[in-house]
Amino acid sequence: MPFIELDSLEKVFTVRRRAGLLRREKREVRAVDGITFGVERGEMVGYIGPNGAGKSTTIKMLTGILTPSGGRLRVAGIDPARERTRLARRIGVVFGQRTTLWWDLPLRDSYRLVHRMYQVPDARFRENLDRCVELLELRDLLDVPVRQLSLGQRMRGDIAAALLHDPDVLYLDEPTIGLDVVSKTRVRSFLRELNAERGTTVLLTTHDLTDIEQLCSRVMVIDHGRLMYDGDLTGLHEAGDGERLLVVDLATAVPPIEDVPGARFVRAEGPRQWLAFPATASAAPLVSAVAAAYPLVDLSVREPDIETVIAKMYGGTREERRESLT
Ligand SMILES: Nc1ncnc2c1ncn2[C@@H]1O[C@H](COP(=O)(O)OP(=O)(O)OP(=O)(O)O)[C@@H](O)[C@H]1O
Repeated sequence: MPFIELDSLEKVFTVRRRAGLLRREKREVRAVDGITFGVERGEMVGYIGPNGAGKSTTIKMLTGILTPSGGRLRVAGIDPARERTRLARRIGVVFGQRTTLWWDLPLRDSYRLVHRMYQVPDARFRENLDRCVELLELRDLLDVPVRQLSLGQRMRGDIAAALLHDPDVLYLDEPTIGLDVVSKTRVRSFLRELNAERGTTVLLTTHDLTDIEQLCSRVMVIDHGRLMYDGDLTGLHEAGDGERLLVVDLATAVPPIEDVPGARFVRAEGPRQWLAFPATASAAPLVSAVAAAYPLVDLSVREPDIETVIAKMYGGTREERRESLT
């Protein structure tokens, strides 16, 4: 049996809205509309989709915060809505937009509270804390009140707090949102290590395809509360027929680079040029070809955004698709 198991899971919200001066009408929003999947222990899975697709609602049901309207759900053999407290010992949750830390307390005190709340054995707690402090580089931050931390520092602090009780499953909701490149890299490499060493099962929602590329061998796409894709990132790019961008910085401005096979010139701004290439292809041959013929100083590869990939996958823009569905 999979470690996380959803079978025809549904969540319907009833919303009231004004329909004229005095009249209000009820409307049903099917936020999660019959989702079925299983996640094995130790998998790292991306759970992506456009705004309002139903990702947060799914995560809230997985944590027991929301009760499903239909279908079946088990996490580590536990029914989340029925045994929320028992489940809490098995899971860790990080919401990128919101902190679970105590705003006015130094990180160290927040961690002490987690220690007591979850009754983690002392030796285990110290070991986990030391490890998080080292890998997430928190040593100099432990005595700083949370409200004084930068977003990236706070996020690292939040991730540590979610892991001090040794959860088997970690839900991450936009863990790299708003972080700079250095903080993103630090958070990603920590998650990779956590998964490799502890076998922690990770379910990650994100708008950043690079998170998925670097962390997840499997990605699920949800839209309008339904599962639209379940597979690897390459397959997603194939289905979306997407392109990635190679951004090259040259020593001087040169005419548009149009002679590199497999690349399409997009635009230039002084010594910087943007070249598009199929998302399923490797960037390495392009980089070598550019470096051989041009004075290459620096480069980066940009993933298409998730909205674009999904829109291409099902044809038309999101608005067009929405219209065709309603
Ligand atoms: N408490 C609620 N009451 C009514 N409708 C809700 C509630 N929570 C979510 N919804 C609706 O359910 C749908 C799915 O919302 P959800 O927050 O799960 O999407 P999401 O994929 O997490 O989006 P985002 O990327 O914007 O966070 C949306 O149409 C939203 O307006």
